[in-house]
Amino acid sequence: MNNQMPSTDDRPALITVNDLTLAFGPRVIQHDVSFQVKRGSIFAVMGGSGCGKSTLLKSMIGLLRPTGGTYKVEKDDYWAGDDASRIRIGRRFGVLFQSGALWSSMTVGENVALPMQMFTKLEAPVIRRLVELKLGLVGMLHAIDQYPSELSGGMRKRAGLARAMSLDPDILFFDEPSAGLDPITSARLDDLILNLRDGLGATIIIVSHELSSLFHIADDGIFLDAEQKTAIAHGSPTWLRDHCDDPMVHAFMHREQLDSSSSHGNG
Ligand SMILES: Nc1ncnc2c1ncn2[C@@H]1O[C@H](COP(=O)(O)OP(=O)(O)OP(=O)(O)O)[C@@H](O)[C@H]1O
Repeated sequence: MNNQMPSTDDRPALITVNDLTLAFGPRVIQHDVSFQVKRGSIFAVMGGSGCGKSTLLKSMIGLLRPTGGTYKVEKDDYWAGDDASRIRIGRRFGVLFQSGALWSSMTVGENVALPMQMFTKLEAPVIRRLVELKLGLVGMLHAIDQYPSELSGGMRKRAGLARAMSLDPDILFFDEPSAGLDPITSARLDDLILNLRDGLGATIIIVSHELSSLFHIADDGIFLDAEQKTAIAHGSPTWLRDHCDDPMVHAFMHREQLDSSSSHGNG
């Protein structure tokens, strides 16, 4: 079966996941999941609802210990080390949760400054300058003194992105970044994500249901299946759409075309 995109990139992997098994108590969500993420790429975690995409992301940012397998960032085995080594590796991570997850009692600027105040010894004026830079990067400098409640959903996401980048991470994790956004705002967020890859050389792991966005931005990816509880295909979203002949993957990746053609038919 054709379910693995041929590799054209022989650089060493930045992230290597081998035979990872994820479970909540006795309930296995995914088992024996293996994949590699190349430096400077956008890697999509795909699959139907409830298959375990967010669970995989959780284990990659340190919130859920796998019950088997290994997860390496370069040569560092993330779960084999102690808390101190996980904190050290985790300093390379930036995470954007669905809601943006900003502190509501702090302004946008204070939200972005917080990780720098907690984890660096930088002086206040330097932090202020860095906050301005991060907010400038996501087009949110004008909102530096606003509170999250005063922002639109898209602005909140961008502010969350600036905060995720507060400590200059080289690996970014995005869980459903475009959930709840209108198509235009969502397309702008896609451009911003591409800028992070191309301008800053960031490596990005993204969970998303938005196929049009994934086709546009992702270089590689993995397709998790809820029934078989493992990865059933590897490749970029466009490759999976155009070449993968697994019926489950095929149906999923062509969903959008089916949806739009049936709505045209009805309308
Ligand atoms: N804390 C938890 N305790 C027990 N089961 C959980 C927990 N979190 C998630 N699950 C279960 O794990 C499975 C995978 O959930 P997960 O949120 O990872 O799926 P997903 O692919 O991200 O889904 P969606 O696309 O709908 O967001 C689900 O069956 C869910 O009910």
